[in-house]
Amino acid sequence: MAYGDAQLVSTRTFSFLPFNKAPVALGFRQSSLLLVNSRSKQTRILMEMQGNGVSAVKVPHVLTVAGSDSGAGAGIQADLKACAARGVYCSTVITAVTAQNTVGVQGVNIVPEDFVAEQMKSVLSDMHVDVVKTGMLPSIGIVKILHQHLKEYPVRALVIDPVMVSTSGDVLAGPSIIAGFREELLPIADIVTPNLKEASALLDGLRIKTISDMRSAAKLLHDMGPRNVLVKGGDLPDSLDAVDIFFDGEDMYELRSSRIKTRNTHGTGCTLASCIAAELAKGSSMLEAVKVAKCFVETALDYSKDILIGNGAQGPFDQLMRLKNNIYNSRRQVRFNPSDLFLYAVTDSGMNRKWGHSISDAVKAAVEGGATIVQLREKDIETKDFLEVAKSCLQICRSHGVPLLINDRIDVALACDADGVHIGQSDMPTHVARALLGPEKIIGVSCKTPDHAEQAWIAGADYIGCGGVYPTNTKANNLTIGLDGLKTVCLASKLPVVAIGGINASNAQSVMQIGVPNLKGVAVVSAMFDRECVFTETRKLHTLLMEATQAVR
Ligand SMILES: Cc1ncc(COP(=O)(O)OP(=O)(O)O)c(N)n1
Ligand SMILES: Cc1nc(C(=O)O)sc1CCOP(=O)(O)O
Ligand SMILES: [Mg+2]
Repeated sequence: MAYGDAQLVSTRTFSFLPFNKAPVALGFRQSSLLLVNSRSKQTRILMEMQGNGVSAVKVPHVLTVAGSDSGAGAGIQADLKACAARGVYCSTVITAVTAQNTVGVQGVNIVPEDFVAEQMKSVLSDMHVDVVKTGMLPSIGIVKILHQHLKEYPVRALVIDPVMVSTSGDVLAGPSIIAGFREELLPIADIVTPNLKEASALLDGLRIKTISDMRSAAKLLHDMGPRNVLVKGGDLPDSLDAVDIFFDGEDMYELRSSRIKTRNTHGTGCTLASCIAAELAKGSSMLEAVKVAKCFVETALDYSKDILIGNGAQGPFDQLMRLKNNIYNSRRQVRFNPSDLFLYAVTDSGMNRKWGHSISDAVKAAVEGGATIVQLREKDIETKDFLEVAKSCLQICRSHGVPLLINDRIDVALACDADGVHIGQSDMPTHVARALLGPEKIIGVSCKTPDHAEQAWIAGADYIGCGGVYPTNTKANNLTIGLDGLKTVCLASKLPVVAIGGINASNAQSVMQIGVPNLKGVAVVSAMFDRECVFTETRKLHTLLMEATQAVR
């Protein structure tokens, strides 16, 4: 049953059940019924809305009870970002405010216990929380307050990240907290996610140095009451992979992901636990939630491996996976400029192979020779390789202020944050591409008739490519429309036009001289890339086009 379905909401209350047996286990393990305990008011509101024909959408909700990290790499800030990235609402109870950066923790200010209690009551008495996730719990008093509130307001799952020491080695919760974890929280937890140091601290200093030690630790921790245990092996010496041990009381799983080489690992523990909580809130099983969370952290670390924030040893990473593409500090195409169509380079991997050019070297030569826009038209490349090539070409193009478009592959354009796409009549429909890419990306559409041009304009294209002006060997079975066909389409088009097909140094000037104002340039493949020196050929074409346009003026 889906979470968005308000009919799932039940008015049953479970407050009469002993806490450690009740809705946490029932709701999460045996039933997908949404438990609202004493908050029947919210249920009534949902039902009233439905009765009035208004659809009420229940949003998966995680409450994080943790400390604030001023550097925003870990703590509450990491939890908020992780939940946002996983599409889950996240409310917050702040237990401590830390002055913290990539160097370490400079100060900790613990929030008074009664005010922690007030925050908890505010959230839990009003909102339907699916999962509570804990991070920094700086005092035994706060642990007790949490326990009391969970008794009063049961939730479907409790995720305990037993934060004790920061990544920089600073103590965030004293040894007295260990008793709190053992006595109050582990017995009611659905999962506890210690790293090696935390597992060792919870187990009276047990030595954990190998995967076999991690397995033993997982069993011993399970004996303390949590339904599931995830011992994280990120700090395991001599391990090529990041190996975690997951134990559900019956089966033991060795979960592996590749170890990403990066300084930006601050906040991985908080993010992992929040992501587990978010997946549980959406209705996943525990093992599924753990696997998704592990994969999410690995991907986010990979995206963030080169970002530079702060001067300390351990930087934050990017849960929203946006910084890697340099979208904040690169000069990017804000709106399409038709004059960019002037000399349009379209790549062809066969030609680059023939001349021993890598795609990115060929693109660099074209851009340095004067190409004003580049389209990667790679028909015989694996998707994974296409993405890598696109990323490196994007860097080259961005550094020259030249837009980079991707031929046919909307997914690749989105994945590398290219400036746009070029699509044909049998590719993704233009209006769908526009919906997927949003208003700012450039969309070019191949058109051979006035009707195509009209449709492209209606569907939200930015320019049209019109051809084949001359016969071409580059595209099989391509219809040649000639200069007359080009002129007819240009006159009908409300969009700027770039001509394509068989255009080279000997005919480029004739194309530009047909005398229609919305013909903005020529697109070439072989005349640029089926040549030994891409730079020289591009420069030659650029000079010819400049001459032709000056002559027209
Ligand atoms: C600028 C430009 N114009 C036309 C095309 C051809 O696109 P399409 O018809 O989709 O054919 P393929 O290039 O995908 O084979 C183009 N790529 N660029
Ligand atoms: C990719 C493409 N599209 C065309 C169209 O008519 O839409 S012609 C073409 C190939 C253009 O290659 P060259 O510059 O080597 O002739
Ligand atoms: Mg196409």
